[in-house]
Amino acid sequence: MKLKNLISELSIKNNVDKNLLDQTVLGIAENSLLVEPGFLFIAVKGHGRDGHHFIEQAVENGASIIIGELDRIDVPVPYIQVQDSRKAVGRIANKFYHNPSKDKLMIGITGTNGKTTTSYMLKHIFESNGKSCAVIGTIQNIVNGKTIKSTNTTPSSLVAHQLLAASTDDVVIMEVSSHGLVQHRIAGIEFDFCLFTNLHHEHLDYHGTLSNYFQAKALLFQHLKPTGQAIVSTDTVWGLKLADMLKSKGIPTREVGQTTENDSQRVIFNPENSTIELLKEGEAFTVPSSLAGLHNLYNALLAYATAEASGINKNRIADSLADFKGVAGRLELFKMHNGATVIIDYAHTPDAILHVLTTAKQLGAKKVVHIFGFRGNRDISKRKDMLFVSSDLSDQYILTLDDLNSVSCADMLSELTLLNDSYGNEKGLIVPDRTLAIKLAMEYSQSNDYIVITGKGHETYQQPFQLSTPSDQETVNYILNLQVAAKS
Ligand SMILES: CC(=O)N[C@H]1[C@@H](OP(=O)(O)OP(=O)(O)OC[C@H]2O[C@@H](n3ccc(=O)[nH]c3=O)[C@H](O)[C@@H]2O)O[C@H](CO)[C@@H](O)[C@@H]1O[C@H](C)C(=O)N[C@@H](C)C(=O)N[C@H](CCC(=O)O)C(=O)O
Ligand SMILES: Nc1ncnc2c1ncn2[C@@H]1O[C@H](COP(=O)(O)OP(=O)(O)OP(=O)(O)O)[C@@H](O)[C@H]1O
Repeated sequence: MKLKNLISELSIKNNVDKNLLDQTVLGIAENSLLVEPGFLFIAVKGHGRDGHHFIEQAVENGASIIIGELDRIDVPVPYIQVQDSRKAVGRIANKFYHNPSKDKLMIGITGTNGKTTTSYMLKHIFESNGKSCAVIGTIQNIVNGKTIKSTNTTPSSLVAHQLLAASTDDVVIMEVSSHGLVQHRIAGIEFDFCLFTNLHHEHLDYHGTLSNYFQAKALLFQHLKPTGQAIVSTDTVWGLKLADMLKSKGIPTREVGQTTENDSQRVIFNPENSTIELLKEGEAFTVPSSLAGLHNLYNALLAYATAEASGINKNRIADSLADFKGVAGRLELFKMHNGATVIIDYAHTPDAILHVLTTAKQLGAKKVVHIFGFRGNRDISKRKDMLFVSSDLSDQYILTLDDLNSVSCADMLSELTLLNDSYGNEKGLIVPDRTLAIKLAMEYSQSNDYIVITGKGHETYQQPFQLSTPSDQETVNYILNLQVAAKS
């Protein structure tokens, strides 16, 4: 594609030679290692590194044009200066890949908890109703039925455009994180439906305040297509605030939740039997959810409302939700031979922990043992609240290691001890090795006990533990097998 077509929407700060505008660009890259001859390289100032430091390497790899934010650079290829390279990546990618979100049914989901679960509920509903569906999100990206590893919940705008351009799916569902929004990772992408799940204490290490975090989430709704609609779960103050904000701007907004009367529809959640009752004009309609927990009824309602707004028949949506198989690492149940149950869940916020522990009780737990830890280098201000919720709702909790990231094991162990001494209770125990914590809880379990392991969900361990199993799932399966072998 000709350079002039790629940069037509950028505000350029330096003089660009007219002859350059007709130069053909063979590809675009934001990482110098991925540059090939004839590529345009965009230097982005990152959090860890500065892409401007890699310009020379990009040129060595064949970059024929450089875009960046610096006043001047000393390289033998043309240079274009812009105000914000990250924004430029999205705009250029959108041109290069011919606005790939334009002709697809695009659904973007934001919120603290529930994005992944709601995505997979929707994927299942669409696929059960004859539509092919891509998902771009935390666990993996699925495009044209093929799985591609994902490194972020929301990929960079270049990768997002590449995935969208490759997709021949009817529907694309994207989980949109607050980091992704602030870092313009969806620049150039527009959605038919933008969904909001909820907002709770999370990521304050990055956003500073809940209010900034909310403003970041709200950015998603600037990406609606002109015919698009917002669908907002309004049972939380932040959901209500968002809906009011959107409506005041004239954005078509559908509110869903128990406290909202929308379309003169009343919603009643029944977590005891995992159903949602919709009462409209004197008629009742039941939406079943195959997943336990009040939080999953919220997710199911959002998925239901979105699928309905996209034109799928309500009975067919209900049938699809009834046979949804769930999501790896989210309320994943393992039955033990002694009648106890293990739950593996991705909860890593106080609110998510509250939901999963409450669900264990609803499922009939006689005793709840909660195993969890804290991620190194992530929001430390939520740790105290996570511990409060756990010590309040569990009969016993075991603090253990989660990903250390770059924090040392010794520092994390002192943090666990300090938190436990300050905010825990006598029901708490510290077992640093995660696999041994799980083994201990499983060995001491009795019939109808629930062992709830939170934090890692579907993910593999970052550091080695004593049992050489790579994830909570495999640790639990390994111990189950050991117990069977010991019996026979
Ligand atoms: C702090 C943060 O958000 N960092 C994200 C950010 O990285 P960055 O721009 O700071 O990149 P960098 O590594 O410093 O490099 C700067 C530039 O140099 C370039 N470079 C780098 C090396 C090289 O050899 N050559 C080169 O050109 C890079 O391509 C980049 O353009 O942009 C990258 C591309 O989009 C992200 O992959 C990266 O996510 C990191 C890995 C991360 O862990 N982010 C977390 C906090 C995050 O974003 N989480 C949310 C989910 C949150 C939730 O659970 O709700 C997510 O969406 O994943
Ligand atoms: N609607 C909800 N409200 C509160 N908690 C929820 C809700 N849905 C899921 N959870 C909890 O949050 C955890 C993560 O769920 P899910 O992966 O669906 O959310 P997410 O928004 O994609 O999370 P992340 O951004 O961390 O990937 C679940 O394991 C569960 O404990």
